[in-house]
Amino acid sequence: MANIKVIVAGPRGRMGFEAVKLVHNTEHFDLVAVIDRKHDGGNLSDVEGFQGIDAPIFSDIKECFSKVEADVLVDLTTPEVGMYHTETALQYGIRPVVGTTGFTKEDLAKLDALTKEKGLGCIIAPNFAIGAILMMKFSQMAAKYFKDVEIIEMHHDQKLDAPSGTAAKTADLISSVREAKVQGHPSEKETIPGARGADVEGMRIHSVRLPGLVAHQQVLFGSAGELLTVRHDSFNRGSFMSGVKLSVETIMNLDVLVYGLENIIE
Ligand SMILES: NC(=O)C1=CN([C@@H]2O[C@H](COP(=O)(O)OP(=O)(O)OC[C@H]3O[C@@H](n4cnc5c(N)ncnc54)[C@H](O)[C@@H]3O)[C@@H](O)[C@H]2O)C=CC1
Ligand SMILES: O=C(O)C1=N[C@H](C(=O)O)C[C@H](O)C1
Repeated sequence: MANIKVIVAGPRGRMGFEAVKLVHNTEHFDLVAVIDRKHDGGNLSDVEGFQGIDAPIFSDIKECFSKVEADVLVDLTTPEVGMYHTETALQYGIRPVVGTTGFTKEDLAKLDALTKEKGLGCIIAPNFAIGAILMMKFSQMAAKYFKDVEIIEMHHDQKLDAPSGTAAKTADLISSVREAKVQGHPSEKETIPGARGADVEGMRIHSVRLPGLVAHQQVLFGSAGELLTVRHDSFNRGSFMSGVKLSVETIMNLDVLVYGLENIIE
């Protein structure tokens, strides 16, 4: 079988850097281009940290897709550009694997329609780490029995979006098995706005941002006389790479939108 031709958007970012190395080091993947805001027209091998990794650099995604033959776009950029890149890839017949977070429900609905129209797969993965996917699934299982839930997500202080994509996805999975419930005291009042966190159907999400952290989440389930805590920690960005690899391989056989890797892991 032919190698899978991959474009990475956001190569100089924390995640993009790891993804470029993964694609470069995987025998059946070819890194055919990168999309970067800087170094337009240059080659990645001339950029500090990427010596020996040959790939043309484009700043304009449409120019890149017009000039370079590719199967998959791996997007690891920002909430502002992630949606534009994803839609553009589908328009050009390229399958998007999207790690970028911050997509709204409206964005997902739009992408669902576009993948159907184009007959192309698209993976939106709020978290590529296998442990995080299990943490979300275990939380969904627990929510059948515990209706009172608080999600605490903790990330490095350079993160742009809050709550994290993982926390939003966790709330989404829990909502699918739990009826909306107002938690806490019915008369509770915040004396400092935001003290009780974001409200998703009565569930609370708290976002912690601190230097030194990578990506961590705990989901707390309380009931009379007991507390269940489901927790996951990513200590480095290598933890996400097996999920990126699986996504690039799997998307070649998909023709629908997949939101969350729990839908493709066996
Ligand atoms: N799904 C997952 O498992 C994970 C997802 N993420 C998400 O991935 C995204 C990136 O995270 P980090 O690498 O930590 O951020 P980062 O800030 O280190 O990297 C983002 C990169 O995108 C680049 N960029 C911005 N606009 C661009 C454009 N128009 N064209 C090309 N490149 C552009 C920036 O120059 C930067 O290098 C975030 O949305 C984050 O939430 C992060 C870790 C794991
Ligand atoms: O920005 C990050 O770092 C991460 N973002 C993703 C999210 O928003 O959930 C995945 C992981 O938590 C790391």
